[in-house]
Amino acid sequence: MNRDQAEARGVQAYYPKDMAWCYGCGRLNEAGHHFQTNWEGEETVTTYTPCSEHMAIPGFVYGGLIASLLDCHSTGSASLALYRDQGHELGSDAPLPRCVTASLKVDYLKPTPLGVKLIARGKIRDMNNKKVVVESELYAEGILCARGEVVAVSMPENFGK
Ligand SMILES: CCCCCCCCCCCCCC(=O)SCCNC(=O)CCNC(=O)[C@H](O)C(C)(C)COP(=O)(O)OP(=O)(O)OC[C@H]1O[C@@H](n2cnc3c(N)ncnc32)[C@H](O)[C@@H]1OP(=O)(O)O
Repeated sequence: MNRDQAEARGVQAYYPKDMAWCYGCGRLNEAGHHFQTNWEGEETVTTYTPCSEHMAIPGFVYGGLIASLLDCHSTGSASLALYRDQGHELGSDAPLPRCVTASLKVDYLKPTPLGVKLIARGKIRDMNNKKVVVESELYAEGILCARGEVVAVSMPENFGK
């Protein structure tokens, strides 16, 4: 895959197979959302168009779906940020940093309409070599509907043990 293809596909296309099963962003999880996150300048962006089954109230998106989008958008953003900090961009051979969610906070500012493209835009607020704080805004038709703050942490070698 070349650099242009990498930019079209997002960081999740590069997660190794054993890390590609996340319900939100794992490309190998057939039932999942397949979120894809990439740089747009100094911001990170993930887009997704919810369908009718992602409903909370007729016409509006379920908050849990919004939280999922901001969650995977943020862990993907953290991986991209650590990778760039190490001097790499998608398309290079160096292994990607693996990040999991330590903390996820969402503020729901306005009802989010169903059936339109949602755009999550993230900024890296704080970072060291094993922790990244990502602040994001979620827009629908140009309206700011939610804000998220995620602390993403490098996945420990002994994760889950
Ligand atoms: C190759 C690429 C592939 C990547 C794929 C990845 C998976 C893909 C799937 C996508 C996944 C999608 C997403 C998912 O669904 S990920 C699934 C949901 N998340 C989890 O299951 C994580 C469970 N938790 C843990 O394993 C541990 O608690 C972790 C690893 C998170 C931290 O463990 P530990 O506590 O031992 O870490 P540390 O002591 O070294 O601290 C490090 C830094 O972190 C700061 N801190 C810690 N906790 C919190 C907190 N709650 N709030 C704020 N900050 C916190 C801490 O102060 C320190 O900061 P600093 O002192 O450095 O400033």
